[in-house]
Amino acid sequence: MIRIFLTGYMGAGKTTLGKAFARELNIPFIDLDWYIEERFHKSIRELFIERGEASFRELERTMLHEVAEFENVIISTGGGTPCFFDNMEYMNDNGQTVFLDVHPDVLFRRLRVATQQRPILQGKTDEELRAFIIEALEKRAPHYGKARYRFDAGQLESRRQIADSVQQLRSLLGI
Ligand SMILES: Nc1ncnc2c1ncn2[C@@H]1O[C@H](COP(=O)(O)OP(=O)(O)O)[C@@H](O)[C@H]1O
Ligand SMILES: O=C(O)C1=C[C@@H](OP(=O)(O)O)[C@@H](O)[C@H](O)C1
Ligand SMILES: [Mg+2]
Repeated sequence: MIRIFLTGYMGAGKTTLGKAFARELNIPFIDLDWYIEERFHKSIRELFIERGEASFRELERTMLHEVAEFENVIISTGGGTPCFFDNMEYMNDNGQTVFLDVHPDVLFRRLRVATQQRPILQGKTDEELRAFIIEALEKRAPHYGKARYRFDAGQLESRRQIADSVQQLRSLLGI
C-alpha cells in the first residue's frame, strides 16, 4: 500500500510534484489545501481571514487525519502542516514522508509571483519576502527534518524537469 506525504515550504513543489507523481503511479492525488477548500467551500485565504491562523491549524490537523485514511494515495500537505501539533509524527506513523528541500533563492523566485493566493505572504515587498522565507525556513527546519526522505525539488520549471523529478523521486522511494 502506498501512502506518501509530500512536505516542504510554500513553493517547494508539493502540489506540482504530487500531482505528476500520482499520475505516473496511476493512483489518486490529494492536495490537503484543495481538500480543505472543497470541504468548507472557501479558499485557504478566506479561512485564514475568517478564523485566524490558530483555528485554521486545528482544522488542518483534523483534515490531515481524514485524508490519512485513504489508501494508495499521494498527499501534498500545506507548507505549515508539519510544523503544528504532532502532525509530523502522525504522518511518519501513517505513511512515507518526503521533505521537498529547495534553496531559499529558488523559493523566492517562485513565490514572488504567487503571493496573492498565499495569505501568509500577502503585501510583502521583495526584501521582506526574501527575509521572511529565510527566517521561516530556519524555524521550520526541525519539523521538515523529521521526514523520512529528503528530495531536492529545485528543478520544476518546465514539464521536462517535472517529469525528470518524478523519476528521481520514484527511485528515491524505490517504487
Ligand atoms: N505547470 C507548470 N509548469 C512549470 N512550472 C510549474 C508548473 N506548476 C508549478 N510550477 C513551478 O513549481 C513551483 C511550485 O509550486 P507548487 O507546486 O504550488 O508548490 P507548493 O505546493 O509546495 O506550495 C511553482 O512556483 C512554479 O515555479
Ligand atoms: O506555509 C504555510 O503556512 C501555508 C502554506 C500553504 O500551502 P502551500 O505550501 O501549498 O502553498 C497553505 O496551507 C497556507 O497558505 C499556509
Ligand atoms: Mg500547494
